[in-house]
Amino acid sequence: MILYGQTLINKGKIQTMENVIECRHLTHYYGDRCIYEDLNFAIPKGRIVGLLGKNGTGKTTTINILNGYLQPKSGECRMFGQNAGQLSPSVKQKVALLLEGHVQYSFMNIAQIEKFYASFYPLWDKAPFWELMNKLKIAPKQRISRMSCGQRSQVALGIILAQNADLLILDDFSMGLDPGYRRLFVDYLSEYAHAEDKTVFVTSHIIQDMERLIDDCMILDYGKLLLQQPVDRFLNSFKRYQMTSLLAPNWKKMPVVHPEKIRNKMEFYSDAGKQTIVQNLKEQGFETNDLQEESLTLEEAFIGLTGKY
Ligand SMILES: Nc1ncnc2c1ncn2[C@@H]1O[C@H](COP(=O)(O)OP(=O)(O)OP(=O)(O)O)[C@@H](O)[C@H]1O
Repeated sequence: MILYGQTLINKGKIQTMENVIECRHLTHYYGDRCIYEDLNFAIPKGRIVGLLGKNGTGKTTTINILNGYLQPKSGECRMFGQNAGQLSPSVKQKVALLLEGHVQYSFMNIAQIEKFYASFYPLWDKAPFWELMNKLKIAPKQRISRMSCGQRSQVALGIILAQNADLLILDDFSMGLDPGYRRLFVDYLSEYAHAEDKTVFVTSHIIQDMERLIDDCMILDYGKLLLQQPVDRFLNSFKRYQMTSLLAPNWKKMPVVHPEKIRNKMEFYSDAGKQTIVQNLKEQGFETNDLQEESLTLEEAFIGLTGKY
């Protein structure tokens, strides 16, 4: 089910994609504990890609490997064609990183922090920072140390955008933000990234935000990557099925996941299509005329694919 982002059909035209990130045969262990083995994925230029996974599946680990903070046990990660652990200063400038982000130097106010960070980034563009800050309705002279947790996160996101990097890596960007600001930021980031041809690699457990923001989803399970696909393709094929006839086929012979009896119904998930499922049941000697197919939100599809617990 994994799809590498080499080609994309956009308004009828096939585009060849240039990959900003490429990870091949990535394997990581902490001590003798395997986090994943042989992970392969690519992030094409100009796409907003969301990494989804339950707690502890290795999302932050992957981001730490990409940023050279962690050395994988084996395999290779390349960013802009260079080994992630040994990026040249010119490639480092192309990457903006938010790590469970809060702003340091919280004794400064917003205006001071903007000037301070500007001095480190040659491509600094203060416009997105101030556009976001103006929505906060906080005086430019207010100290960061006197802001709430969510307000500090907003400042951190403004600093990330102002770096004007080609690749933005945002680990858990929704930290402490209220629903209104999350919506504002998601819409702003989506608009900004597509207009400026930025590539975004993002994690968050708030999948409603991800559904609104991302073009492609990567779903990480314990030990392996389950899929990488455009979200619309995933949601067009991966469906929930229910039937009131409590049939007991050999589920292992069927292209379904997580079959479960819920009260007087059978429920399962599949990307095979209704006809194929009916055919599969028939081949096992079961007829059903009450099979219902249901379209899913990204959150429902994520839970359907990875299981509830
Ligand atoms: N430095 C470390 N040493 C040992 N184990 C670690 C270390 N860092 C993370 N782990 C373990 O590796 C696993 C993956 O952690 P990681 O932080 O990458 O997960 P995650 O997918 O980002 O989780 P979450 O969604 O909860 O933030 C977890 O079980 C965690 O306990």
